[in-house]
Amino acid sequence: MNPAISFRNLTLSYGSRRVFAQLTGDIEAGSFVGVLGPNGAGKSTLLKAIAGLVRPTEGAVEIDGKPIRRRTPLIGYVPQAVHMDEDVPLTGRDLVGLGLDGHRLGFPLPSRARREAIEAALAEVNALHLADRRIGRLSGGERQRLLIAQAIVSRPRVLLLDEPLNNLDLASTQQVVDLVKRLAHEGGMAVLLVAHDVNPLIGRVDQILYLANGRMAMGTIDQVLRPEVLSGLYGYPVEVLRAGGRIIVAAGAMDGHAHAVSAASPEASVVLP
Ligand SMILES: Nc1ncnc2c1ncn2[C@@H]1O[C@H](COP(=O)(O)OP(=O)(O)OP(=O)(O)O)[C@@H](O)[C@H]1O
Repeated sequence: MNPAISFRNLTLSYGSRRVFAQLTGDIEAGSFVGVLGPNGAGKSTLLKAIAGLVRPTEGAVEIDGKPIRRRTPLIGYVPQAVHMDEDVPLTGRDLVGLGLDGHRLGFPLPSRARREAIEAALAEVNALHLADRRIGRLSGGERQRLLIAQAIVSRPRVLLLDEPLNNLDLASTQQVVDLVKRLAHEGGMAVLLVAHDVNPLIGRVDQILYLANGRMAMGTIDQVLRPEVLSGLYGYPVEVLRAGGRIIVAAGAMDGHAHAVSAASPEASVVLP
């Protein structure tokens, strides 16, 4: 069977700025993968390339073995930091319904099927009670659950979430991560979730995809978050500290914007067994 997501030799530049080069990886249906790496490493760009929203300079993405198409219902995508005005006159139900409108090919769903799809997506993220609430007045965690409902209402095979945990407190973070894990493991979706901190993902993700210095390493947390693997990616010594069940990647003073975009080597992907 084809992997749900497959990308080969993916290289992407914005003008003369190379973000990453020669990334290759497969993500199976039902798999929950955390996407990590320093600021500016290209995590959002990778998600956009998989969603077909930016065109790679080289390489290809396939979803279920077929070339990616823009606005396909096979992909649910939640971009980073969706701003919502407090007074926007949309309810939770309206927001989820918008997820059915973007992909339509001229034949709107009959209103009953549409209503049922929206209610099912709301139920899936435990947000039926938010259906009639104004979205601008919801908490960050409530809103994030509705955005995920919007992304899954068209029953996609692939779910791409760009920093859905930003600005959430610990309890909401855990709720959203557990929800996403259920969508992958029970719903059979392949999920990529971009996060800044690996700790809320420990014990929940199947794999991580770590991007740095234009290259990537993919494998379990224990396989990837090792000094030798990360030092190889960054190109200088990186420490991985474990304390009280938490993991800290100490990439030193050079970590951050200064080095994050640089020429990548041709052997850019380390996919660990
Ligand atoms: N539309 C664009 N045009 C030009 N450069 C861009 C564009 N979008 C992103 N970049 C640059 O590409 C690089 C990767 O950006 P991207 O947003 O993918 O990184 P990221 O890993 O998601 O970062 P962060 O963790 O800060 O959100 C950055 O240097 C960014 O400035």
